[in-house]
Formats: sequence, structure tokens, C-alpha cells
Amino acid sequence: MNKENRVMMKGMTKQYPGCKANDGINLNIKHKEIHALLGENGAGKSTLIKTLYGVVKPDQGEIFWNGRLVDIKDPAAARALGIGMVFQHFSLFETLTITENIALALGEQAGHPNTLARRIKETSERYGMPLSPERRVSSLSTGERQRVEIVRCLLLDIQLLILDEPTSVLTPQEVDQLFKTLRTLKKEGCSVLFISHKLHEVTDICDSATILRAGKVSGHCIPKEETPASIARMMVGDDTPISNETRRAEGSGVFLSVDNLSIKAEAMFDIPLKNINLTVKKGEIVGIAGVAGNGQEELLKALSGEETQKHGNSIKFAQQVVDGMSPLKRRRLGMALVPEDRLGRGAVPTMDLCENTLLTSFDHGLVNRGFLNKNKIVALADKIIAKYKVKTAGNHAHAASLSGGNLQKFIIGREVEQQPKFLLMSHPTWGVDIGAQVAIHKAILNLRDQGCAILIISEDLDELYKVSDRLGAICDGKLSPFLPTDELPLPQLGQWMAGDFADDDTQGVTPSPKGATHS
Ligand SMILES: Nc1ncnc2c1ncn2[C@@H]1O[C@H](COP(=O)(O)OP(=O)(O)OP(=O)(O)O)[C@@H](O)[C@H]1O
Repeated sequence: MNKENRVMMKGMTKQYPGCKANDGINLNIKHKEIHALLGENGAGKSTLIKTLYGVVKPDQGEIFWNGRLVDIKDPAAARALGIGMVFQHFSLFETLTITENIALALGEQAGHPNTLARRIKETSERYGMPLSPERRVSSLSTGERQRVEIVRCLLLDIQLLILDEPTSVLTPQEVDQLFKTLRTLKKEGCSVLFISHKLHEVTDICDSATILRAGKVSGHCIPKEETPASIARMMVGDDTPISNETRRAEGSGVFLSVDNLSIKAEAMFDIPLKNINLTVKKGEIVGIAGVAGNGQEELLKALSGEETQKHGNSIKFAQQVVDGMSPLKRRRLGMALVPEDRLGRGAVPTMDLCENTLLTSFDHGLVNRGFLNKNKIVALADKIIAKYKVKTAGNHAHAASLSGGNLQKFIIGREVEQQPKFLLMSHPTWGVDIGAQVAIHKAILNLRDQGCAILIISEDLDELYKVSDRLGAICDGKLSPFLPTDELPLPQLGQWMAGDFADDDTQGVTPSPKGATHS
């Protein structure tokens, strides 16, 4: 057996009801290489890596580890071989310290409890990702949380690190640091399997790539010899557009206005909002950048009505005060909402796609005098599935059975099809493949051009630069100034994301040099 490869997966097959997620996939990862696993939403990437980490049991296929046939029954068996995995969604306990979290995750593999904190400190420093082991996870930024997950893997004798969309939650500076760490790991002999929809990162850091389509391998490439566009073509084929024109707009007439909104922290880990001033005009897209956990969630809840405390007359939709109004009443004034958490808030996992359509669209002709119009519900669900190219076994499929990106497309389609006057979105294309991103951005821009006021809260700076007409940042519950997107250089936005703006800067106003550069 070929020992040149760290991992050889042969003929991996996994059938789910109504869908063959992996269909005879071969994947080879060499020693000391950073290997990208690419593909459209629903192509089968997560299923394949979960098989490699012992989370999913394949129907068929063999895995060879350093040339030896292995049976990876569970994640502990994967870790014992030297495989570490950082999932898209971190699984850390907020109230525990870094050391306690790592001890819980690794069990006996964590080694002696007395030495664990010291080893965490040493390992994190060695790889340029310093951590204080005694800190509680609740006090950590998203980037630091990711470090905890990576350091947890590095404490073991790791030979393969699997990262599932690792950069979608990081600031540009954190991405640079992560890439340095990955290069160090590679030098030391570790292999890395890297899943990402950000193709410029793939061309930057990956040595080789395997591309999946519809559960099968559709190609291989050396990313450094390709461009993001040529890789996108391999992923989505020739028929899907992979870029669209960015057209800026100015909008006219304010729809959303927020005037000096402050909200105290209610729960232990809430971020208080401080003197938020914000406007979104009809026919413009305003973007708010920020590292997760800086008040985005609290702002979204205050605007959507999920958080219904009355804050005086701070929030208005087209001049009408909405403070204290329920989400339903706000929807009836023209709001639509795409929350960050697609499984749970955006959609109910155990309901099928027709029921999930009804959940937020029932006011749009689907219910007559209390009776459901089933034909209309099915027709709307089918329209969303077809128009937004949602890959699913059909309108009867439960939301939980869709791949992350496909569920995201469905939720966005459902909200956009309501033709709202105000669309509030958090991370609209999080985990969505390049072809679908283009389709979603087009739908959002069209909606804007029809006069909808759109507010996008996102950590994805590429996306914010692509679609926003005005852009600012949130840090520690405060909003930075806002500028027309084309006048805001990325480093300045990075500074704002780190809280480097003066409190007296007001949104919409060109910041003073002091506000932009002081530290
Ligand atoms: N538990 C499940 N039950 C039914 N179908 C599933 C299940 N998990 C995955 N699938 C289906 O398997 C296919 C592959 O899904 P997978 O999550 O592996 O795709 P992916 O390439 O990781 O997509 P994404 O980029 O959107 O994360 C999808 O069509 C999905 O609907």
C-alpha cells in the first residue's frame, strides 16, 4: 500500500433517504500538504469529513491511514490515530475555562489534569495563538474560541488537522495568523484538510484540491496554478454565473431609523447596546461588519422584535415607532428576517419545507379565513426550491436533512419572495457556495432596486464590500461611523471592527482622523 499518502479514502459511499451524499469517493491526502476539499452546497463535503472523523458511518468504502487499513468507529478512534477536527460550529461551554473545556473534550486523552493548563499555554504560544488557560470561554472572541478548538487538536500528537470553513468567523488579521499556524504545522509534518467556499484563500494556502459534485469526485487541481474563477468553474460547471456586477445605490427616504438606542445586558453573556444611531434608506443596502459577539445578536433582536422591551421611541419603520412591537406586527409593516441561526430560528428542523414556508409567509395569501390553502403553500415552496436552486429530495424533506448552504438558500428565498419593505439579514451567504452566492446577491440587489431597505450584519467582509452601499462596524455594543463602501479602505474597517473609533463619531459622517486612527 502506498505510504506516500497520509490518508487514502477509497470508494466512500453514504446513502441518506432520497440522496446519495457520497457516491464512491476517493480522496488522497499526502504527508505535509494542505489539501482543499471543494464543492457546491450539498456536494457531500461534510459527509465525507465526518466519515473520516468517525462521526458518520459509511455504507461502503475503506480508509487507509499511513498505508494501513483502519476502522474509524468514533471521534476518539480518529484522535487516537492523530486526526483532529475543528467543526464549523464550535462546541464550547461558555461558563467553563479553556482548560476545563479541553479536559472535557479530550477525556483521558487530555493527560494529567495538573499539567494540562501548562501544556495549553506552551502549545498555544508555540503556534503563535496565545491563550490564557484560566480564562472563561464566555470572555473570548470568536477568533480566540477557534484557537481553543485548534489547540485542543494540537495537544495530541496530530498528523492530520481537518478544518471546516475555518475563516468565515475571523477578522482579516486572524485569518493571516491562522494561515501562519497552518504553514508551521505543515513544516512540522502535519497534513491539513481545508474546506472553504472562499476560493482566494484556497489559491493562497492550499497545495492541492479535490472537487466534489453531486456526491462524486469531479476533478483535482493545484490551486496555485488556478484562479478563484477557474476553480469556481470546476465546482459549478459552465452554466452557473460566478460573478455579477456590483451596482451601488444611494436610496431615498429613510425606512429604518434608530435613535440613541441603548439596551442593558439582560442575560449573563449579553452585550449591552450603547447609543446606537442608524438609518437605512429605501433602496439602499447598509452593511455592519464585526467580529461575532460584539452586539450583533442583540441589535438584530432589538430591530426584529424578538427582544420586545420598550426602549422609548428609539426604533422607527417609515416614521412609525415600533419599540415594543412583536415580530409579527413588524412583519406586517413590511419587515422580513434572515437570522444567523438557520436551524432553530430561521427554520424548524423537524418541519418539512412546506411547513417552514408557511411559518413566515402565512400572511401572503396562504391562509384564507383560518384555512390553509395547501395548493398555494406547496406551489410557493416549490417556487422557492426551483428559483433558488435548493438541492433537496422535495418539498416534503425536513429542514434538518438539507445541507447547511441549501437550507440557507431556502430561507433567503422564502424571505425575499415576500417582497418586503425592510429586509434584515445576518450572514446571508454564510456557508453558501460561489454560484449560490451570486444568485443570492442578485436577488438582494434586485430587491433593493425595487425600493427595499436592506440591513446586512455579517462577518464576511468580501460579501459586505460586494453588496453594501454604506458600511460600518459594530464593536462592544457600539456602532462606528458609516461611509459609502467605495470610500472605506479595508484596514480602516478592520480598525473599526477592533473598536478603534471615537465615541462621539456619529454614523453617516466622515470620521475625523482622530476617530480613524487613535488606539
Ligand atoms: N442526516 C441527513 N439526512 C438526510 N440527508 C442528509 C443528511 N445529511 C446530509 N444529507 C444530504 O446529503 C447531501 C450532502 O450533504 P453535505 O452536508 O455532505 O454537503 P456539503 O457539501 O457539506 O454542503 P454545504 O457546503 O452546504 O455544507 C445533501 O443533499 C444533504 O441534503
